[in-house]
Amino acid sequence: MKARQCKHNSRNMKRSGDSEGEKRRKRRRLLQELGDQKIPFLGPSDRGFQQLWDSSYFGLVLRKSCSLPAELHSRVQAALLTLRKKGCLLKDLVRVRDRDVFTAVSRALLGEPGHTYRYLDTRLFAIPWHSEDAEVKGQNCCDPDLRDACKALWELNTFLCSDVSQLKEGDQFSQCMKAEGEAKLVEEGETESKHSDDSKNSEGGDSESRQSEEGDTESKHSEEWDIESKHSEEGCSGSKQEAGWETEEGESSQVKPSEGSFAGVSEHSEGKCPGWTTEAFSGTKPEPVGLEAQEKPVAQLKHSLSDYHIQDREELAGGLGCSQTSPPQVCTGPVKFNVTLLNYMDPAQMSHLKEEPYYGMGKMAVGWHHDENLITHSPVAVYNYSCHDDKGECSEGSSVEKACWRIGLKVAWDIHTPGLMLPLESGDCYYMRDDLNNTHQHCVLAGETARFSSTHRVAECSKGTLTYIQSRCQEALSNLHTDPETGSHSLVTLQPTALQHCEEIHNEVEFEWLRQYWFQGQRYARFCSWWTRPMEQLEKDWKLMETMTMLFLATVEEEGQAEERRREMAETLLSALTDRHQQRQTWRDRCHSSLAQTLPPEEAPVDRPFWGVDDPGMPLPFDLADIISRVESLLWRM
Ligand SMILES: O=C(O)CCC(=O)C(=O)O
Ligand SMILES: [Fe+2]
Repeated sequence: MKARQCKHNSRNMKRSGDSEGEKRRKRRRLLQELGDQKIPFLGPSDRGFQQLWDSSYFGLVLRKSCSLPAELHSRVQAALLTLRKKGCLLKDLVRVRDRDVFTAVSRALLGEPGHTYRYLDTRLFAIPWHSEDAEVKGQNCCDPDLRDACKALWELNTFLCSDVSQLKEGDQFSQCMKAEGEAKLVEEGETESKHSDDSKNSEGGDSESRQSEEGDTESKHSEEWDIESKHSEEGCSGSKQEAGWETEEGESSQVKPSEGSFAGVSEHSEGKCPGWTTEAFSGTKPEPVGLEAQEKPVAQLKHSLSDYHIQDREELAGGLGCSQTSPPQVCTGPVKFNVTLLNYMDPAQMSHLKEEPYYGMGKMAVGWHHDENLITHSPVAVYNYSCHDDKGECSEGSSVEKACWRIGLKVAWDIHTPGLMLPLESGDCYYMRDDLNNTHQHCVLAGETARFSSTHRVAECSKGTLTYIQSRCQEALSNLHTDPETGSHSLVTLQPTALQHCEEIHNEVEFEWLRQYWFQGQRYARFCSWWTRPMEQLEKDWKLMETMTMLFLATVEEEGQAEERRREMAETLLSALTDRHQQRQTWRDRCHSSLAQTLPPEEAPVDRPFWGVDDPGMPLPFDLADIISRVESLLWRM
């Protein structure tokens, strides 16, 4: 068996979601309501900004850079520069509605050893962060510079976990710590005093009840706005649905790295979406509160129909092929971020960035989206590092505002509440707490300098850790008996449900792990060898599962079994093989797409496992078309 680099053109295999007609109707309705206006949005210099934040964006918290220890800043920033220098940050070749696109930002995933994070049909494998624990155990998977960099991000993670866990209800702005760690308010006046609440130790109880009261409103409200398809098929914890409406699909991404043209990409939320909204500002401008009360003209409207991509919701109760029955994981108690997705972009290197189409917020580095694949109600913490070029910090006032990086937020399914635009200075952090990620979408608006962000998340990992997939493999392989004398194989039970279970695991390890991993080329092994051995072992297990399928096929083709049972087995086998055949084709297409060809050899997708027709080491052919026809005709004859 050998790995093979791809050559063919792509073909669309993925099933489509809601009917196109339905999408069109929804889109028309949205556009009618919107008319030809841009929706207003408020930044810090606009009157009503604070009131809007309080009432419609209260899960958002800004932590000013001064509230993190200076030493942590310098370690984290050096770490990010190291990762860039080493070339660890790469654009992902993700898949959106049957299209391959490069993300506009370059990314890397760091996190708990063996964790993965899945977004846009792409599973990222975490470079383990090197906690003190791991150091004691003497992990030796990457070079010392990389190890130090990973450790710095782990330290940041530790800081953010405890910081986000101890926020109190209503906290929106940071508290600056003096060197001794004593707290001092940075933002004074109304904001803080209004929210000050002496019970420092809120665990979110109040906030939760407040959210769920309002939640009903949004879930009803959102019925008519249900748009968008899901991209992630990961996870089985409860229902998954998209909440929000988007422009041409969320995240800005490049079709060709060289040309910098964009296609849309969106991330999709995971977990329940009770949602909430406030009609406080429906159709009216908020009243001035606090800060400066400058009126800002509502941006002029200029959007075309094609800017809108209305999406349809899909609920995945139980997930795909999910055998787990555990209830949805909900984030309660102290927060433990298990991964951070690093983002990097230098706008000077980008020939084209898409304009934010609904509000006129400016150029987007990451389009409107919900973060997907997170534990329900878990917060997201983002560290912002914009590399300075002596232009100074962001200050209020519109021309400078465009020079700095900003976050845009909007209420999902809502064209009445103004958007919120939050400028970030280097070292600032922001948190999206409680249900904000589900009820709202966010985007990243590019400033002028190169910028990193480290986005700390509680990834929903029930099907996303190495330990998980290893134990699944063991489950499947427990149905394979090896004769200790001859080494020959046989199946322990021929129960159709047991066989089906094995075939599902076979597909899972092949498509969710092996092909996902190799599709990203040498990306992992180049910097860190942590995943190398485990992937080899998973491939060995998978190969034994090929033997199991071969034995299954032989049993089905054997004469002299009870007809009914044989039919049942044949049907089970046929469905597993058809799925496998299609998915292999999809992965071949992804590997061989014209975009994939633009990548340098060390990043180029590898179509692995792949083997030739007469590979003696492999029990079954790569191409399953013949076997599928054999089983089909067997069924016809029954
Ligand atoms: O860079 C940021 O501030 C956020 C990026 C983001 O939204 C994401 O990675 O999901
Ligand atoms: Fe995000």
